[in-house]
Amino acid sequence: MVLQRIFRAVIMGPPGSGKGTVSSRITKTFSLKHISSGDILRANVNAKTELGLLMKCSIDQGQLVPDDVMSRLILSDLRAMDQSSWLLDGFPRTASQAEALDDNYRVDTVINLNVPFQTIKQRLTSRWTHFPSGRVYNIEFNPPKVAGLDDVTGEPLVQREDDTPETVTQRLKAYENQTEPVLEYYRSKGVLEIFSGTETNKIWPHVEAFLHRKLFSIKQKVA
Ligand SMILES: Nc1nc2c(ncn2[C@@H]2O[C@H](COP(=O)(O)OP(=O)(O)O)[C@@H](O)[C@H]2O)c(=O)[nH]1
Ligand SMILES: Nc1ncnc2c1ncn2[C@@H]1O[C@H](COP(=O)(O)OP(=O)(O)O)[C@@H](O)[C@H]1O
Repeated sequence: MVLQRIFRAVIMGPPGSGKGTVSSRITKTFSLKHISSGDILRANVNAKTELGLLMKCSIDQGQLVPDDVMSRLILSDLRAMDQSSWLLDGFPRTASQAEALDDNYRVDTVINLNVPFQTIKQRLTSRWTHFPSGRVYNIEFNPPKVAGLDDVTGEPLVQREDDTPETVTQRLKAYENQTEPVLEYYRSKGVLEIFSGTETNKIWPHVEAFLHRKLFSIKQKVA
């Protein structure tokens, strides 16, 4: 679907709730740019940039990186795409980040994937990632065509160092303490849409239908 005006969305949910998987379906169906805070951080860690080296320890321990670092990083990327519609994945993750975003952009909608923690723990230990693109696979759910290789580039897949059971527990704690309050922030602004379930394939049709309705109503208002 081609958009008539700039549309800005955020996708939220605990680690492993399917944000990356749903985001790639959204960007395939709608013309939105996908910005993933985790992919940006991992690219910095891999390239051993100063920022990457400083942040690696927090990421490996399942802790959030400092708000000011994260907000500056994402806002500077967003500034470079002022004329584009976008989908933010993994940011904001704290109330302070949500306020920093709000000071600069009006968010049209926030999609929250509400998936039980028990479901997530099993998924993350079998997640395989293609780092350069952020594409994710899962041994049971969406295995690559050739084991261990990315479908598009044929490059090797790796397991994230923070997808160990101990670090996943830490990340879920950080989510409960720091990110859940952001949902309330967006609920009070009237932009929060919650999608609950345990399977992405069942959640996705609802997200897709919601976005079609939302974008149609925006188009009507513009016309
Ligand atoms: N078993 C199963 N795995 C899924 C499902 N949806 C996504 N996954 C996998 O779960 C892992 C986490 O999904 P991802 O999109 O990376 O979640 P994110 O951390 O919220 O971005 C990945 O390995 C996905 O391939 C699902 O419905 N069932
Ligand atoms: N907005 C953010 N604020 C602080 N830290 C972040 C943010 N986004 C990502 N990170 C860091 O990167 C790690 C991986 O994030 P991400 O790839 O979004 O994974 P997931 O959603 O699976 O937890 C987080 O555990 C955290 O250390």
